[in-house]
Amino acid sequence: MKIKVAIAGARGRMGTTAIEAIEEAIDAEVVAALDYKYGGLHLHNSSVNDGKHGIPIYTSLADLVAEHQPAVLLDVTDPDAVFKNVKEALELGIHPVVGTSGLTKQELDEISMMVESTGIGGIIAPNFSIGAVLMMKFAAQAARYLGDVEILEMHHDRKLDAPSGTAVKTAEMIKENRPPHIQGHPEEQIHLEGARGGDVEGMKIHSIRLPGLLAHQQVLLGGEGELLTIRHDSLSRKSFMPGIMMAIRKVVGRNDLIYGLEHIID
Ligand SMILES: NC(=O)C1=CN([C@@H]2O[C@H](COP(=O)(O)OP(=O)(O)OC[C@H]3O[C@@H](n4cnc5c(N)ncnc54)[C@H](OP(=O)(O)O)[C@@H]3O)[C@@H](O)[C@H]2O)C=CC1
Ligand SMILES: O=C(O)C1=N[C@H](C(=O)O)C[C@H](O)C1
Repeated sequence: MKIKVAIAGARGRMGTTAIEAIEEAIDAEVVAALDYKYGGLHLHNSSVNDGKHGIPIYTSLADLVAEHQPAVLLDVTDPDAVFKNVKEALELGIHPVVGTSGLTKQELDEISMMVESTGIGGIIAPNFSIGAVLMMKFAAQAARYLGDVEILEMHHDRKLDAPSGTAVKTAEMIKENRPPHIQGHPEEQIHLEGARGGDVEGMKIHSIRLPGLLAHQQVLLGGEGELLTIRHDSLSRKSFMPGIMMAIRKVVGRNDLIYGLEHIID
């Protein structure tokens, strides 16, 4: 039996690529799209039609679930939409797989509590690319030895949130391996607001947004007389698809919350 997947954000860049990847898989299928508009219409080749071609669109997850019984809701929407979708999915007994970035710490905590109380497992992956997950793991490992770190994340200029979910997760992983401390000159003077980027326990995060970029990150780790740079580039949204398929396949057997693909990579 194929795993039935509903997608929120199906009209978007990630949603479009994910539909192709899921439809190519022999063990999964897209049964419906959750949207905030176009209810009752259909989505085919990333355009909406009223002729019943493609995937049916729903504006209510309860109605979608009643008609199609998906096992998984893949959310690739935006920071304002994701939390409500995940909460509703858990209430309805659907496993959420979340790629959307921008969830706050408080929202993550609430989702974690809901997973515990419902026993419906979920996966939140700040980055689905295997290479990006390795970059984060290697950076966290290296920070044990080179504890002064700056993260430079670079994305396309259609991205809504900053810093990226990947940069936030990288900083969280690095935090586990180094004590908080001031970096740079202790009497540093900032003459232009934001010049030193965001601060996580002394670690700096810098966000670049430009047309021409897709998703890239460099972690720079400095030591006396040396610099280690760990860099990852996603050059196509296809880079996220193996991770999405892995999450869809693994989430159906889980009753806990996984935050980060590094916990399920074999
Ligand atoms: N974890 C990972 O590996 C990756 C995560 N991402 C994240 O995925 C998210 C989507 O990225 P991307 O595809 O580039 O963005 P897009 O803007 O291309 O797609 C988002 C889509 O979601 C739609 N949408 C907004 N609100 C809702 C809602 N309430 N219900 C259903 N659909 C909604 C938008 O509609 P409309 O156009 O009408 O606003 C849009 O079509 C971002 O948060 C991004 O950071 C991206 C790449 C990889
Ligand atoms: O918006 C994007 O494109 C991406 N968002 C995710 C993030 O915020 O880290 C993952 C990847 O970097 C692409």
